[in-house]
Amino acid sequence: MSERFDCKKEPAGLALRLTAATRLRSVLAGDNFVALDASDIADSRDRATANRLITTALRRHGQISFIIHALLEKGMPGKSGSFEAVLRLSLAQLIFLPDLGAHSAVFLAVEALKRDKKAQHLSGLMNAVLRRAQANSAKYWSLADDLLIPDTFGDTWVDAYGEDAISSFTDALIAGAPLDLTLRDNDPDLIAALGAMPLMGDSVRIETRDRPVEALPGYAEGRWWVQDAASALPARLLGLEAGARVLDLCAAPGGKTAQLIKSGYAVTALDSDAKRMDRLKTNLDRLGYQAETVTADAATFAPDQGFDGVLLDAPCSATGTFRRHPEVIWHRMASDIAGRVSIQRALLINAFRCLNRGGVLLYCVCSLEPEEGEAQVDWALEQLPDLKLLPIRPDEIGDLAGAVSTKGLLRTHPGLAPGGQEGGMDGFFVARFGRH
Ligand SMILES: C[S@@+](CC[C@H](N)C(=O)[O-])C[C@H]1O[C@@H](n2cnc3c(N)ncnc32)[C@H](O)[C@@H]1O
Repeated sequence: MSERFDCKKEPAGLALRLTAATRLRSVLAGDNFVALDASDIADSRDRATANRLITTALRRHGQISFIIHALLEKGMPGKSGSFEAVLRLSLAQLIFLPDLGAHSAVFLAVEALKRDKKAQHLSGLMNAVLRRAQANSAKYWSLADDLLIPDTFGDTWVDAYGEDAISSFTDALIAGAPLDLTLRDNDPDLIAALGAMPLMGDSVRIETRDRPVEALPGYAEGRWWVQDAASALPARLLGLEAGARVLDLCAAPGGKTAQLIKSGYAVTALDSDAKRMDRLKTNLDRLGYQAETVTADAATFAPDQGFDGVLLDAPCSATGTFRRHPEVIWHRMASDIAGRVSIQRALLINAFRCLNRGGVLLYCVCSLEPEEGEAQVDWALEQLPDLKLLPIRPDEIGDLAGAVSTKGLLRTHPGLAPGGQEGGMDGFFVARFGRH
């Protein structure tokens, strides 16, 4: 990358780095990562570079923290504006993205700090730290993969999924997620036009793409929606007759609602977040699908008439989505998980109340934590004697070897290969109950 310096022009690549640093800073402060779009950086190549820097910094967060700890003897300076975000982006580039050029990583980091009043006094430190990192880049490149997963999760995941799974989890974390779609109609010509591979059921996978999602064939005509292959499993397991009344609790942005409508059910979609409900409505409109929509708290919603089926996609720690949201595993504390466990219990109780006798309840979470999955099933069966487990059969979910437990609970994780395809899938837990 070449830099030019004159009084009118900023150095090439600086603007994208400043934008990337702002976005990374907000994620470090606790926000979810949302990729930069054309309104943030108009030039598509610059935008791709900025997103690559941020996602690499987030995927490699644990290793980069280790490097920072080794290089900053006095720790991260306090009240230092964009210093940490710029440092993390620059280390991501220097160590893990050598094709972007080591010189520009150091030069642009220093230039970025000079433009931040709260951090400009640290530009000398930035220069010195990055030069030392550069000198040790081979050592840092080969840091152990187990640094990529925080201790909070490492041990529970080894217990729950085994040692081998952890190495597939770190591979999946670094590789990121391909784009999975659920098709409205299974048209081979559309699958070919998308350059997609069939996975399971009506899910297909696009490994690489050269354009935004909205520009892919069939988007404008509403012929598919974006949905991870794991996320598409629960709604297929309801097994009711077409026309059955189904309540989709915690429905927005509507991936599972769309599947339920496609199955021919009369669907009521409920979510407490009005903005997310607007997105659900827009998504259903694009697909040409209709549902009754309700904005309400799923813990207290009291329908006039019960439902034959209830799908509860409960709010959770979302640790199963780390391929797309690597930040979740660094943001979540043990107390967050405990908080979500109690919300899930309140929602399970009300989901049960909304269910007719003889009806089917699906409970699912995109979490890898047994407290939010298997342990919730034990709790529900104890608290709600009229509930019984309706075991999920392995043949209901195709060839996902080992994903269904002997009790009939479904547990996916990023080390599984849906349809034999590489790229993993989200971590999801699904239990199916019937009401006496
Ligand atoms: C995992 S997302 C749901 C994804 C959705 N089912 C899909 O397939 O597209 C969880 C949703 O739960 C909603 N939510 C959280 N707490 C809720 C509550 N108490 N009542 C209703 N919705 C809630 C959030 O607004 C969010 O949209």
